[in-house]
Order: sequence, then structure tokens, then C-alpha cells
Amino acid sequence: MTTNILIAGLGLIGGSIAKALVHQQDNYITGFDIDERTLRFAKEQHIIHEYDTDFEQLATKADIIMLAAPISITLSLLNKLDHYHFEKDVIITDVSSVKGVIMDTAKQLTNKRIAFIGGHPMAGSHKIGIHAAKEHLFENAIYVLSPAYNANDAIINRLKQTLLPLKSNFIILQPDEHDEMTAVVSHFPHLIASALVHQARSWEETHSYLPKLAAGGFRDITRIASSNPALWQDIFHHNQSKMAHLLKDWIKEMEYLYSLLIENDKNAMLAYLQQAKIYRDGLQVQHGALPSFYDLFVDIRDQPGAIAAVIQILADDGISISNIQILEIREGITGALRITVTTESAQQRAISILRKNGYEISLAA
Ligand SMILES: NC(=O)c1ccc[n+]([C@@H]2O[C@H](COP(=O)([O-])OP(=O)(O)OC[C@H]3O[C@@H](n4cnc5c(N)ncnc54)[C@H](O)[C@@H]3O)[C@@H](O)[C@H]2O)c1
Ligand SMILES: O=C(O)C(=O)CC1(C(=O)O)C=CC(O)C=C1
Repeated sequence: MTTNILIAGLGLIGGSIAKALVHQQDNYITGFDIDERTLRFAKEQHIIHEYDTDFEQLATKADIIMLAAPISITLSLLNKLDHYHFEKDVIITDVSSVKGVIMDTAKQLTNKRIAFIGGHPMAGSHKIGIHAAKEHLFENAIYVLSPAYNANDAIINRLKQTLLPLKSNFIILQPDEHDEMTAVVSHFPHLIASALVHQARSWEETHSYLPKLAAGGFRDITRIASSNPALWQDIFHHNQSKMAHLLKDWIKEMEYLYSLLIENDKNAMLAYLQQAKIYRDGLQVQHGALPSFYDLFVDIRDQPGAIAAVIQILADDGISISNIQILEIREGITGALRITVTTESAQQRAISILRKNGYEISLAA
């Protein structure tokens, strides 16, 4: 039997979900978006089967509705859906990064045809819109579900079954617990990344050469400051109290760090950095929201074909690369490639084969 799935908001997240679901024979994917170019692109690229600019038309034909717009829009779409006349039961879910406000709204729903299950796939990017959508975005990612309104186990299983092609790992979380944890490991880091960028920008006023010194470290830690500002303002707004709490904690942490620096306490600073490293290294190998990844650093010369040669050696050995980054290549001088693979054995094989081919390899930059 065909499942009619409406995706409202065909951006990075909605587009990625559509791409993963559209190839399932039994799915019929429809799309709704405020941006008609997005809808046309999605149809032309076979990311959806059909679109309409009339939300009600699409919604009342759907078996499953996925709300993948910014949070404030998702809230207003949810309120609209409550007033529609559905001739059959419908499962509604969302992908919003904050769950409390969504679940509070879902609890106010009165339409008996609706079952609502909150959702949040814990993967994404700093990129915006359907052009950045990727079929494999949610593979191995944690996908949080928070059942709220009219949702029994059979309905939850139906949704999970429909989302199986995403290859995510589902977990059930209460909204408050979800918002507390995502505030720590997702939302608050965005605030800090933006603050670091502001700090660099203001120092540039007196040190014009500063951007040229911003190498791998600054780029790594501030990548997420390039995310969609409107989307993140909306996330901060809807998780405001937890963000404020974390910022207070952070200020205390910075005061502690300030005291370590002022006292110039080498041992205490070493212990602080060591503890952070141990915890961070542990996160890399856990199976969770953070994918497992193993890095190796390859020294290369700045000359045409140098990167391709390294990739070819690994490809010939059947080693697939999950990420590659060029670090601090300066004109005519040796630089480094950071290559990321997903298993320890692939890392060991890559090191061995590249060393045999005369490359210098290290495990840290
Ligand atoms: N970006 C991430 O890394 C990430 C990860 C997980 C979850 N999320 C959540 O996913 C949701 C969407 O984020 P995104 O990154 O895909 O954003 P995006 O900007 O890439 O996509 C949002 C889409 O919603 C559409 N839209 C905006 N207003 C609309 C309206 N009134 N009606 C219909 N469509 C409308 C936009 O045109 C766009 O296509 C957000 O709720 C966000 O919290 C984001
Ligand atoms: O990779 C990124 O750029 C992201 O910000 C993805 C990220 C995160 O990890 O914080 C952002 C928002 C989410 O709701 C889930 C995932």
C-alpha cells in the first residue's frame, strides 16, 4: 500500500529526508515550501513526486506529515493542521532542534485524526537549503523521538518503519531532557562559535594581518558560526532559559580559567587540558550522535596532483574516506592533509599503505 508522505519545508533537513525516502517504491512524496524555486528544483531533481502551494490540499491527502521548516513556522503549521478536516488518520512529526515548545503545542491539539510524535535527527550542517540536502545525512545518526499526542506504540513503530531508509538510530527522550542535552552539545556551542568570531573581528581592527593567521584551529572551532543566522536565532529563542543557564555556567568556567592564567599555574592548566582531551577523545569512538572517526595526517608538497595521488593510493586499496581537509598549505611549502576514515582498521591500513609509498604520516596535526 502506498504511503503518502508530505514534507513541509524542503531545505537542508526536509530535502535530505525526501532524498532518502523517495526511492522507496511504496512512498509517494509530496512537498510544500514557501519558496517556489525550491519546490520546482525538488520536483525536477526527483526529490519529490509532486508539490503544491496549497498546504491544506497536500496535508489532507497525506498519511504522514513531516514538518521540517524553522521552529516558529513549524508551530504555526501545526496549529493550522489542527483545524483541517482529515478523512483518514494522519501521523504528524517534526524535525525541530528544540522539543519543549513543540510538544507543549502538540499537547493542545484537539483534532482526533492526528497522532503527533516529535522528532529530531541529530545531524545537519552549517549549510542552508535544498541544494545542500544529502540522502545519507542521517545515516548512523541519533534520531530522537518524543511521543506526545494520540501516539501509541503501533503508531510510533509505523513512523520508525517509514523512516528506516534514513538508517538512523532512534531513541525516545522526554522534551525537557532533550532540550537540556542539545543545549549543551549543540545550541550553546553555536553561541560560543559566534562569540569567537566576534572577538577575532574586533581584534582585526588593530591587527589587519590577523585573518591570514586564522588556520585550522580557528576554522574548526568556528565552522558552525557560518550557519543560518535566522534558524539559529529561532533555536536560541525557543531554548532560551536553558541557554541562559548554560551561559551563566560558562561565565563561571571562564572566571576559573582566568584565575589559572593569572596565577600562571602550569600544573592546574595541564590537568584542565588533559581532562578535556580525554573526554573529547572518548566522544570520537562512541557510537552516538558523534560519528566514529579516525584521522591521519599526511604531509604533502604544494604541487599539482599531490592530493589526488594520496586519494588514489587509498582508493586502490579499497579504503573509503569520510572526510578530507587541507591544512595550512602555503605556496610551495609542505602542508598536511587531514584524512578521516570511520574504522580503526581502515586507519591502520591507510597509514601502512601510505608509508610504503613514502609519505610521512602522523596521528596529530
Ligand atoms: N540545520 C541543521 O543542522 C539541523 C539539524 C537538525 C534539525 N534541524 C531543524 O530542521 C528544521 C529546518 O532546518 P534546515 O536546516 O533544514 O533549514 P533550511 O533553511 O535549510 O530549510 C528550511 C526550509 O523551510 C522553508 N520555509 C521557510 N518558511 C516556510 C513557510 N512559512 N512555509 C513552508 N516552508 C517554509 C524554507 O524555504 C526552506 O526550504 C529546523 O526546525 C531546525 O531546527 C536543523
Ligand atoms: O553539523 C552541524 O553544522 C550542526 O550544527 C548540526 C547540528 C549540531 O550538531 O549541532 C545542528 C542542529 C541540530 O539540531 C542537529 C545537529
